[in-house]
Amino acid sequence: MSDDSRPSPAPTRTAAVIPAAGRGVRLGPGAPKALRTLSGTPMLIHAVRALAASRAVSLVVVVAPPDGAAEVKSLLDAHALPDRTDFLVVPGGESRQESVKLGLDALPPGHDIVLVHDAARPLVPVDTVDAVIEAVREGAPAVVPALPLADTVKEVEPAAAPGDPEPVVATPDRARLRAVQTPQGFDRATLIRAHETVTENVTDDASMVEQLGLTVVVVPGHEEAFKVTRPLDLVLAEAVLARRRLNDGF
Ligand SMILES: Nc1ccn([C@@H]2O[C@H](COP(=O)(O)OP(=O)(O)OP(=O)(O)O)[C@@H](O)[C@H]2O)c(=O)n1
Ligand SMILES: C[C@](O)(CO)[C@H](O)COP(=O)(O)O
Repeated sequence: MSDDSRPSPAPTRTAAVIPAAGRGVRLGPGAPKALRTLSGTPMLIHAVRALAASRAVSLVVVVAPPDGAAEVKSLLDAHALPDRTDFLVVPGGESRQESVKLGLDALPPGHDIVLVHDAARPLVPVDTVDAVIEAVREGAPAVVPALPLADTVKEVEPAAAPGDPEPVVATPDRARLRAVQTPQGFDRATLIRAHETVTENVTDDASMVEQLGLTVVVVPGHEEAFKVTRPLDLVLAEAVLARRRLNDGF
């Protein structure tokens, strides 16, 4: 059989799960974090657009605040989003991990690659999204974008009571440390197995895959993929959007 007569492999289809069900306690009082606005547009819509900007992403599953699924559906309907992308909204859970699991449970068959992306990282550039997808396509079961650290990090003995001093235990070699972002990308079956297997609460999905004994691959992250966590992050996000408007000439 000549090469030309071989059936071409089925194209890999990518879905994104966007956990957006957090309250945003560290941001202070107000609406759930994902529904707060940046330059007049809800943070969640920025995040959805950032993922849907990748031509590889054909489905986005938004995990809404538990009592906010109807509001999130209305927001998606009210904002311009690419026609090539399908959208689903499901209510989230008590923890990020539970919310991601609820998003995974809602995924229809037919998507071999799954991205998990925080709504709280609304400004991730599409090149970062595509780099994660590409690394999964090349065979990595799990991929995380990450950056080197700007600060020296100390390991401490946590204070026994509030206000107690925290003695330093160690200074890890910074050259071996990375600050991990999202979207994190996975072979779908691996991510589902990780969520079925790991029961302890963890802060990212890749660490669940590490617990399966599989290798997680790092690709370069991006400064603009920072997480909006505290009030000053809102100032930075507005500044990034203003710079983009300037660069786009409007
Ligand atoms: N029960 C939860 C908690 C968090 N998240 C989502 O997980 C992402 C990362 O979480 P984080 O930034 O910690 O958000 P919050 O939990 O909202 O923040 P905080 O801890 O300050 O309350 C966010 O997009 C958030 O909406 C979620 O879907 N479900
Ligand atoms: C997934 C994550 O954004 C990677 O940096 C991070 O772990 C989320 O942590 P948080 O405690 O929910 O902010």
